[in-house]
Amino acid sequence: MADIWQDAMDHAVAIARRAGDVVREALLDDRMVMTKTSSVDLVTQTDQKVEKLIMQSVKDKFPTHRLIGEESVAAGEACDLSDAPTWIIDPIDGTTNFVHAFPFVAVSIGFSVNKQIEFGVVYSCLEDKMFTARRGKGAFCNGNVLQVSDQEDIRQSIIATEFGSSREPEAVNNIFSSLRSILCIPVHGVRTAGSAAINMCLVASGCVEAYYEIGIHVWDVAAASLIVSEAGGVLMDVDGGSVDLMSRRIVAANSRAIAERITEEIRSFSPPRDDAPPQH
Ligand SMILES: O=P([O-])([O-])O[C@@H]1[C@H](O)[C@H](O)[C@@H](O)[C@H](O)[C@H]1O
Ligand SMILES: [Mg+2]
Ligand SMILES: [Mg+2]
Repeated sequence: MADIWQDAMDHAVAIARRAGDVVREALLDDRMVMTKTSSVDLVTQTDQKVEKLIMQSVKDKFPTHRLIGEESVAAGEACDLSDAPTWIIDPIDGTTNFVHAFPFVAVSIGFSVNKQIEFGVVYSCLEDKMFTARRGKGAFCNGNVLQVSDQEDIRQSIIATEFGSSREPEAVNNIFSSLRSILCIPVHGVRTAGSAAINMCLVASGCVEAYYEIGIHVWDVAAASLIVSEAGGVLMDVDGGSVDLMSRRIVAANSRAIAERITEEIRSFSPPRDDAPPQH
């Protein structure tokens, strides 16, 4: 039977590639930096330009589909995930990397129907790696099948995480407390790529055993969550329950054993949900 979302997925791959061209060109000149929620939460005109490009192309081709985009939400749009077909877009995941030309910068496009991710596309545009997954049909990088690592011993593992965009002492203490506990299990190493989506693609590729973060948004992880699970990995909440893509908390790992071991060490907290009503 024909796949009813194949056309949409082909479009996502094509538009992610076009968006990647814009990002690569902009790296040569346009990197005027603005800030959002804090002095280290960065945005550029390229984030906004790429989001508009992707959104307009989806509206033209799939006028009934809904859209959630990082920069539209920052501009005041609602972040409601309904059962309708919905494109979940992070135009540049790794804006800080983009600003510094640190080479992990991704365009992330997830597509959800009935609140289930049907396909995910993460284009790591400076590495020219196109990560894709279709629900039930596996995960790929540039057409090659992805498979998570088979390491089940966290002491033989590399764990990825991020430091977030708050420099408030309490938030930093929480992050370092979890990081210290995990590092001292001990693990082989801890890495931060500077892009949630790329960290998760590294899990899917078998290069790191797990990634965790509190503070991510649905657009950071929607596409990559399917890439991880289709590569044989697991997703979990930081308290060990089922993952909720709106909760801003995630553990993505190669195995349940390593995901659970990480949840034992994390000092968890709950940032305001992505779908929380706006504060007045
Ligand atoms: O702002 P952005 O560059 O799209 O996305 C951010 C990056 O993925 C970063 O690595 C992660 O630590 C943040 O939580 C994300 O919000
Ligand atoms: Mg992002
Ligand atoms: Mg972004």
